[in-house]
Amino acid sequence: MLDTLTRRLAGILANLRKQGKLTEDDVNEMLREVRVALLEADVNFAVAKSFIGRVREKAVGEEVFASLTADQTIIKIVRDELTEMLGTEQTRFDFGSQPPTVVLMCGLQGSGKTTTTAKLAKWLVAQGKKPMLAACDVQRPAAIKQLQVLGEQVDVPVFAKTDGSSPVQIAREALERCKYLMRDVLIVDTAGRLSIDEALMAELKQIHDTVRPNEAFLVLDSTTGQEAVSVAKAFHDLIPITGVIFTKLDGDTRGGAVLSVREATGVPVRFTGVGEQVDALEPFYPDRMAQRIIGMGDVLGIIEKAELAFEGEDMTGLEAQFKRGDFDFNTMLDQFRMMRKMGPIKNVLKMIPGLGAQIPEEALEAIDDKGVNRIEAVIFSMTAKERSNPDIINSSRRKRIAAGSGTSVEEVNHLIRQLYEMRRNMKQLGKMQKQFMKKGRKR
Ligand SMILES: Nc1nc2c(ncn2[C@@H]2O[C@H](COP(=O)(O)OP(=O)(O)OP(=O)(O)O)[C@@H](O)[C@H]2O)c(=O)[nH]1
Repeated sequence: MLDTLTRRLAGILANLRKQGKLTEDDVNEMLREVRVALLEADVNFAVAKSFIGRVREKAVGEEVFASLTADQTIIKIVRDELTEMLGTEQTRFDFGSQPPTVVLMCGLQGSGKTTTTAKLAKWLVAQGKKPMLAACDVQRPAAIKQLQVLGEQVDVPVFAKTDGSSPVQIAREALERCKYLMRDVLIVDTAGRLSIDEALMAELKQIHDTVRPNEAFLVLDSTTGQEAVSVAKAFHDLIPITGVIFTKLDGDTRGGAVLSVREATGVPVRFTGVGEQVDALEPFYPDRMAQRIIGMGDVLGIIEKAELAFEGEDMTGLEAQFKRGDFDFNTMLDQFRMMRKMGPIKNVLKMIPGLGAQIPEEALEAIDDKGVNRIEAVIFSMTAKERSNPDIINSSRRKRIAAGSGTSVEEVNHLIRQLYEMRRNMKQLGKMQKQFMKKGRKR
């Protein structure tokens, strides 16, 4: 997800760190590179321009040039401005003052609207809600069946009618049924538009005015780039959209639309779809996304994934370990066990601070569960002492471990280096976060 941009920005900012004192020219050069990276990622031109302008202005205002911590201040400014561009704070779900909460789903055909409706229902169930779905897409008979199948998958009832009732009528009846059954959220799936078709748009407005939703979500396909931003403008002109859900962020996407939509339309991104399965939906946090894009990883995101995978288990130990950066091979084994539960390992690795942007893309692709089995074999061939204190693993021990695990000494060396590297990255991140917090408090 946004891998190319992350790699580029992390590289540019890492160069900045190496330079020591910075002149205004250094910063201008860096900003030029950032601008190119944003445009290459398909960020809207006006959005990129105003972003760069704001960063430059702040850098001048904070008199960073020639100061010893100029690099860190600039990175903080870039991070803060990216967060601002993405919407500053996570927008909370508006459940309204009394149930049922009504959520209207709209979008172009094929954007992933129906799948996302089911994903959202599953997410709401995890929040302790009792949702119900309304199938108002009568344009495409298969859409009703699709929603029913998905509803069954996530164990949520679906209200549907095939007697020629109009979508507005179905929506109205669904709301009544929802109240009667005391379900607390109604999610209304509407017909997908092929393009901004007037008749269908009028119908959408009518449904909107009938059910008066607390949340009106527009589902956008992130692979369509800036086109998605134009679609958002058109929908938002017609009905007040309260949030955008970008789908297919797991695919090969440059991500520019995700970065520009809030600033271009005022509508925040609320969720992202990261796969075809019904649980592949992630709430959107502007600050975490910004941190991730500049290569600082997403520790909170990892912890959240872990919490979901390990419902009820105490995760404070893991959080503290991440923060202190003091893990050994035992914790690495633990983490592999956890990562397996958290989804494809390469996705989790990408969220580790400093690591995601460093591992070449091909290498990440090659990291599959088989690769992890090999690493585990190496660790299993270590003694308990070696696992908890890798400093004692000298060359004869390395040979023994390689022979015992059926791997090579190079592989063992590589793994030991990786452990030290991860420790270093974690510590660095911990320090940077502390400094950022201190600076933030001073203001
Ligand atoms: N990879 C990936 N595929 C997705 C995601 N969300 C949806 N899809 C796929 O996109 C395709 C279209 O999804 P639908 O939910 O049928 O699209 P729709 O917008 O409801 O289409 P209409 O009902 O025609 O309006 C399906 O094959 C989905 O599996 C996602 O986040 N990632």
